[in-house]
Amino acid sequence: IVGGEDSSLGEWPWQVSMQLRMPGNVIHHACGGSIISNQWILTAAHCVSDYNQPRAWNIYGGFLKLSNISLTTPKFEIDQIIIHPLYKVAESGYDLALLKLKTPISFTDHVQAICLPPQDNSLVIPNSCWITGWGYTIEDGQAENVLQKAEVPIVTQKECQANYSPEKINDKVICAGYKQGKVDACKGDSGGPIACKVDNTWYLFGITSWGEGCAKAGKPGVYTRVTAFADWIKEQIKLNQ
Ligand SMILES: COC(=O)Nc1ccc2c(c1)CCCCCCC[C@H](NC(=O)/C=C/c1cc(Cl)ccc1-n1cnnn1)c1nc-2c(Cl)[nH]1
Repeated sequence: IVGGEDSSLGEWPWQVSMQLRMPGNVIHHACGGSIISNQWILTAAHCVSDYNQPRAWNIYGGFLKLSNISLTTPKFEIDQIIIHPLYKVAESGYDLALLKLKTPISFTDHVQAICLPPQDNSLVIPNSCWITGWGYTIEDGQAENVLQKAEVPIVTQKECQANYSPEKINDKVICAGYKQGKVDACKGDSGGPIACKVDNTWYLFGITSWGEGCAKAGKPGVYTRVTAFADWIKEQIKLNQ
């Protein structure tokens, strides 16, 4: 996250760190994800498309600092990875994947699910929402130890199409960011949430997907629009219960 600040423990209890097991028994953070029920996590398809072996992933919830995670830390394990069938590359959309966990999560003060918005667009997206992650704080940087948060304004479809080529920006993505840039997601944040608070409830409106550079003026972040896939998500959960 560029232009954000440290979160506090338990502030974003649905945020998980998805870590890849590397040769030599090391793990390292690769993507964010959001807990949407006690057995399902929603992330970006591009995070798991090249590493689609469930046992390659260790998933950690309830943490503020990556330095508190090690090979002996209790983790969530993936039973099944479901990538949206129309996904090809992040810039072409459909950048979402469901992860079914081997065992249900027991929720705590620091580990909770975020609500899915209804598909019927009955919920109006607020003017600004929050992005979170352990990603780079500058484009050519490194992962951040403390989970970062930043508030970003939602950009209209029209404005976002003007920023990027129209075929990349359709009604299945949300753009967010300031005209002057400065605040944005960046490398290591993808798969994570853009969360919006409506009537005192947090909803997962977007999944961090791609952008042209980080925090550049006129280049907002592009997020998978979760409301466009709410029915698909519910269908998959019902089919794979
Ligand atoms: C300590 O451990 C680490 O540092 N790990 C670690 C740390 C970082 C990374 C890995 C491991 C690789 C993950 C591979 C799969 C994921 C590959 C793509 C992924 N993209 C993003 O996260 C965000 C993109 C993004 C999203 C928005 Cl909304 C706006 C601008 C964006 N950016 C444009 N340019 N940069 N960002 C990425 N993530 C990383 C890179 Cl490197 N690129």
